[in-house]
Amino acid sequence: MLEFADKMEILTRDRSARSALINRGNDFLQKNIGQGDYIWIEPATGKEFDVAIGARVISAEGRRIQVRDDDSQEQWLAPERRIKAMHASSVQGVEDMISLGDLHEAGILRNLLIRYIDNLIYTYTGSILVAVNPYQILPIYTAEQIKLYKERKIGELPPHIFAIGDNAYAHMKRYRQDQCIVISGESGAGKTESTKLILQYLAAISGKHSWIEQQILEANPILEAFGNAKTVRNDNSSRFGKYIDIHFSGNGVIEGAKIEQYLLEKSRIVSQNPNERNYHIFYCLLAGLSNEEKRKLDLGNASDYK
Ligand SMILES: Nc1ncnc2c1ncn2[C@@H]1O[C@H](COP(=O)(O)OP(=O)(O)OP(=O)(O)O)[C@@H](O)[C@H]1O
Repeated sequence: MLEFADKMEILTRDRSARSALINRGNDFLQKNIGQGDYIWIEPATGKEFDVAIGARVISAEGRRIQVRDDDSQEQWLAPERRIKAMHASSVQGVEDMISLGDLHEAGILRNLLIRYIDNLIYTYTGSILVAVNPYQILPIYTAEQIKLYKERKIGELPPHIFAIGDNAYAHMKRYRQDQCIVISGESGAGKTESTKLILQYLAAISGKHSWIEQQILEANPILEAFGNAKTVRNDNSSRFGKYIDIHFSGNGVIEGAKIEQYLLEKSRIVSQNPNERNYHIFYCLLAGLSNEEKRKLDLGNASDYK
């Protein structure tokens, strides 16, 4: 019945007919819903960024339904409140969101949320990895994990950043073609950490170990000292774009790397927004100089500066 109403919703151009169909679907669902069922509650207001929220039915008496929603709020739903049945795949969550039955924004957000609650921060959408910042050290980046993901296809094991690194490495070796991993997200999302994890993975699996891999990894703290700063969104925010080129020999051993930087936020050197800081290097400098050296350079303590 509901499925039928959903399809008709797409087919019909007549607004009143469409609304009547949706109401009939809503009535049907309200009458047939039972305790323990999962539903979507459509937003009450039509604001731009509102999305449906998932909820579990606690009790249902006729058209009166009591639910606990994904924000742990308990409420009785007004009979006119729009609800939809939740697809079984959205109830437990899936590792690859391509297989979600409810493939809409609310479905994607709920899937990420219920996995995140279980500390499962990685989820696929096909060959794309979605990472949710855990803001805690999870025991998922050990040497054992690196070994586990080596030479395994995407989807064989739970979603992981190492699987993305391995996939690129395997494709490069098999097809002898350059590979590119694009890491994007808002400030504080975890791009820098993800980049470091991929570098760490590639350094570990690319065979013979030499000082080059170590050098690539150790270049990061220096780059971050000069190009990262504390912002209100991230204590270690990269204030420049980075393109890292890693060069491999014919048999897949790391031979070198080139790091290009773009658009450093130079204005930060002379002015910072409230509760933000200058580049880390200035504080490192002050911490490292002796009192005598600071006096000669007419410098004070870190706390004297913004
Ligand atoms: N996988 C992770 N495990 C643990 N902590 C993480 C992880 N990813 C990110 N973090 C935490 O979140 C903080 C911010 O992440 P990161 O600096 O990588 O964000 P970003 O997307 O590069 O931000 P910006 O665009 O501001 O540079 C890190 O300093 C770290 O504390």
